[in-house]
Amino acid sequence: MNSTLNQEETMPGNKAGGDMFVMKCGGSTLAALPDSFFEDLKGLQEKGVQPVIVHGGGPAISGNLEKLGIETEFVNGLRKTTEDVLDVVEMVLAGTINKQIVRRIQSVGGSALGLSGSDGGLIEARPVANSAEVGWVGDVTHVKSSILNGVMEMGYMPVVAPIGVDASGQRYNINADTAAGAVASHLGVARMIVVTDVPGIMKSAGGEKRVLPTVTVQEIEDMIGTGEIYGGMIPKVRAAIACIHGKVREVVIVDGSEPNVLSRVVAGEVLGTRIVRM
Ligand SMILES: Nc1ncnc2c1ncn2[C@@H]1O[C@H](COP(=O)(O)OP(=O)(O)O)[C@@H](O)[C@H]1O
Ligand SMILES: CC(=O)N[C@@H](CCC(=O)OP(=O)(O)O)C(=O)O
Repeated sequence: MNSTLNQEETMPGNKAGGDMFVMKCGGSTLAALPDSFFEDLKGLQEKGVQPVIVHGGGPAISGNLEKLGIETEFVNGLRKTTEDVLDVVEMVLAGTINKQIVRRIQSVGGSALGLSGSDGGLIEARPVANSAEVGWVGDVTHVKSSILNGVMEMGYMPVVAPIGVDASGQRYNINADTAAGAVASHLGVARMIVVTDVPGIMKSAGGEKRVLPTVTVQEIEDMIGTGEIYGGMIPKVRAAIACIHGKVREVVIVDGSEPNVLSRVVAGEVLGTRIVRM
């Protein structure tokens, strides 16, 4: 039994659920996001709809590794993480990217506070099952939601870099979709919004690629099997499947370049692809 989780879930300050959502923002789209995206985030924060941001930064990590002459390789969507790679992952995610996002929110008048998952032991992790193959890659074992609630109570939007830590102080590289799903589950939000560079999960039909408005877990498994869902979409749908239990009702995958995409999803507009429980 995890006594920390139980304590946090019953804490009076824990706003679990309702007016909060987790937004995962991928490295594929971060640099291209317009100021209006951050204005939209700020508008939601002002209305009391609290966004909790978990970000990626895969392309920036790869770019920095290349500059440093460190080889990088992915195994089933996870970066093989040696000690040298881990140094760069932490530097880029918890440093460059995290601070860029915080500055962009602040530049439109919003209030944001950046955190790495290792700060305060926010994201507790353990080695993934195939760590012999992928190195220092982690799975999330716990998220200290009280830290995020505390940050929001102080009036800041939390911006979280997906680095995990274990009891011995070992750092782990965590896929950002996986980290976001775990944050959504532990906070008990109803919705996670995954912002990426495609308008949703696409499927070919009659020679045309269409966005699927809704998919079930079974349809996702079928599409992974046929290869219609591949690459970076796999960790997204896997994270979605893992978190749509308990309080999380839906995961919505949307394109970050769509105007006011977050407030439109929050308002209930049908946009992108919704992954729902069946
Ligand atoms: N069925 C699918 N529908 C849409 N995109 C897909 C699908 N299968 C795989 N993808 C790929 O997933 C990519 C998004 O994942 P990724 O590049 O890792 O983004 P992010 O950086 O936002 O995490 C898309 O650009 C697309 O190439
Ligand atoms: C273990 C693992 O693969 N970690 C990712 C973390 C960043 C990430 O997930 O970024 P995106 O959301 O932009 O893909 C990596 O090293 O690239």
